Amino acid sequence: MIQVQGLTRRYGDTVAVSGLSFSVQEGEIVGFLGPNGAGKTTTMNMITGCLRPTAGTAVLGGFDIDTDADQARKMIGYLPENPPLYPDMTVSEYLEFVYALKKCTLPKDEHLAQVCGMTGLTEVSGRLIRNLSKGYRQRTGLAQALIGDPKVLILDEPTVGLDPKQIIEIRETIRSLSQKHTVILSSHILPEVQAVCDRILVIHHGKIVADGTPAELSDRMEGAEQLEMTIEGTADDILRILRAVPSVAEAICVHEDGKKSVYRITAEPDADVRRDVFDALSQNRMAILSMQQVELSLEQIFLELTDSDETETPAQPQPDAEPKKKKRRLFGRKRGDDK
Ligand SMILES: Nc1ncnc2c1ncn2[C@@H]1O[C@H](COP(=O)(O)OP(=O)(O)OP(=O)(O)O)[C@@H](O)[C@H]1O
Repeated sequence: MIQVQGLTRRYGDTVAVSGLSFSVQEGEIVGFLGPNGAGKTTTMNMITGCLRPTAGTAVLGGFDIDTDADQARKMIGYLPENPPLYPDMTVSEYLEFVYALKKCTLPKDEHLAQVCGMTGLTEVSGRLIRNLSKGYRQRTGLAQALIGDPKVLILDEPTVGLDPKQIIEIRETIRSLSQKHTVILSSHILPEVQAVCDRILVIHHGKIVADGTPAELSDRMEGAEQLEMTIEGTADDILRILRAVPSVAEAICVHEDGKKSVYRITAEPDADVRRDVFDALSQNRMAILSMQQVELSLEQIFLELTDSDETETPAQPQPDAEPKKKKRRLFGRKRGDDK
């Protein structure tokens, strides 16, 4: 349904979006996840034809947004981050206005009633937009995007500024829309895309740094097993022993408590570190009081994927720096940050 190829946008020297390529299948709900300034809005503006790319193409339902703009635009309903609402109009006046603006040919009364029903606006359709709550204004923005029954919905931060109840309601509405529409939504909130989307594109510094279902993104990290262990003994001794184990990529003390402290141990990819750690500690007569595997949450994966400190500007090796055993860094901490 959507094919994006090499999409790039520069603002002077700033590269907001850099060579983005992806496709979206019909009926998919895809989430753009990225921190503020990642390039989500710029990408959406280019896909919807509101902004011309510096390079690259976006094709919707076979129509290029640049060369077949009219046809491509008919495929799209766009909810910008700040929807263009007219506060002095009632909801139904505004929707009629958008209906006319879009030159919609669907049976008017029936179509607008259907859109109001889908977005939960029926009861407030006679109210002035200025008197609506933020949640209902957002629904009105969503309703204007739905007018004309577009195949593709592009929603920029659809839940921003809503209270928790309104967020749940809007999410449910978006999920129900996927039965008839292909949806791209942007968010900087991980649980949001997790709750709503079939697939997540993680965007950082204008590039896609990960693409997959929530489960696939978790699987990407399976090689990096983590253990949390409580071990008897002094932290300095324990850390020395742990860090000498070849299958240990990283060991830090997360909670020091006299004679027994808690350590977090990251294994080298695909290594089962448990036996090696057990052997090393027992050889040194250090008692393991507890050992459990730490499941990586998608939140941690997101932080790691978008933590560019090491990936984008690798530091020059320092002559007397401790050699790094592991490229990837979890929990945003380097060895030495803790004990
Ligand atoms: N009109 C503009 N002129 C100059 N730079 C811009 C312009 N619009 C966006 N940028 C820059 O491009 C980059 C991407 O911005 P964009 O708004 O697309 O990010 P975003 O992921 O949508 O962030 P947010 O969630 O904060 O809206 C940022 O560095 C931003 O400062």
